[in-house]
Amino acid sequence: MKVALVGYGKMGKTLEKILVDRGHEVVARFGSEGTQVSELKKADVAIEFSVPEAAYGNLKTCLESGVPIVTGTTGWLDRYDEIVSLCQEKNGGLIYASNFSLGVNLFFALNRYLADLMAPYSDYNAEMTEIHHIHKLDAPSGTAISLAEDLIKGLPQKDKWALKENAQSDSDLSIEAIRENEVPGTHSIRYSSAIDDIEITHTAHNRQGFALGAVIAAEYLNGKQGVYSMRDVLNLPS
Ligand SMILES: NC(=O)C1=CN([C@@H]2O[C@H](COP(=O)(O)OP(=O)(O)OC[C@H]3O[C@@H](n4cnc5c(N)ncnc54)[C@H](OP(=O)(O)O)[C@@H]3O)[C@@H](O)[C@H]2O)C=CC1
Ligand SMILES: O=C(O)C1=N[C@H](C(=O)O)C[C@H](O)C1
Repeated sequence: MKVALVGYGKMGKTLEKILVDRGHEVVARFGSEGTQVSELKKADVAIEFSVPEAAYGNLKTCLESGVPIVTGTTGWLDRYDEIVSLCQEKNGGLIYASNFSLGVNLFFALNRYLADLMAPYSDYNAEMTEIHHIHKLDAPSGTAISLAEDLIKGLPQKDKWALKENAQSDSDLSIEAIRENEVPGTHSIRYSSAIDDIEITHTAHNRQGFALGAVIAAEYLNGKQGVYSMRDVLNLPS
C-alpha cells in the first residue's frame, strides 16, 4: 500500500516505522507547509495526524483528490458532519478515531458496560481525569470526549461533560485535564461514594498502539468507499 503522511510530527514518524515494517511504502510526507495535491494523489490512502486547526482543510483536500483518509487529529470534531457529507458526495473513504489503539477501544467497551452497571446507583458520582504531555494543544483529549459521550448515554445522573474548572452542577461530568512532562496518554474514570470508589484506567506506555491501530485502519480502508469506525476495523460489538 502506498501511503501519504499528512502531519509528520510525533505520530507521523511513529507511523512511518510501522508502515515500513509491515511492507508499505510512504510516498509523501507533509508538515505545516500543507499538502501538495500531485504528491498526495500518488497514495492509495492518506493518514492524517496534524493539528486541530489544519485537520478540516487537510481532510477536504484528500477527499476532493480522491484519496481515502484515516485521521486521528483531535480538536476539530465540530466539523465532523461536514466531512462525512463531503465523503459521501465524493464517494470517498474515511475513518476517524479519537484513539486508534486496541487497548483504548477495549476500554471504550468497558466504560459503556460500567456506565450501564452504575446507572441505578446514584450514591456514586462519576468523574474523569486525562493526563497528557505538555505539548498537547487541545483539552480535554479526544479520547476523553469519546469516553464522556458514551458514559453520558448510559448514566442518567450526567447530562453533559465540562472541564473540571467549568463544571457547575452535579449533572455535569467533570473532566480534569492534566498536562505533565511527556505522558503519552492516561485516562481514568472514577465512581466515588462515601463508602468506596470504583476506578478504571487505561495507560498508554508509548505511541506504538495509536500508530499500529491507524495503520491497521488504513489497511482496512484501502480499496473501500464509505465512512467507518474502529469498531468496524476491529470487529468489536456496538
Ligand atoms: N487518534 C489517536 O489515536 C491519536 C491522536 N493524536 C492526535 O494527533 C494529532 C497529532 O499528534 P502529534 O503527532 O503528537 O503532534 P505533533 O505536534 O508532534 O505533530 C503535528 C504535525 O502536524 C504538522 N502540521 C501543522 N500544520 C499542518 C498542516 N496544515 N498540514 C499538515 N501537517 C501540519 C506539524 O508540522 P511541522 O512539523 O512542520 O510544524 C507537525 O509535524 C493531535 O491532534 C493529537 O491529539 C495523537 C496520538 C494518537
Ligand atoms: O495528543 C496526544 O498525544 C493524544 N491525543 C489523542 C487524544 O486527544 O485523545 C489520543 C491519545 O490520547 C494521545
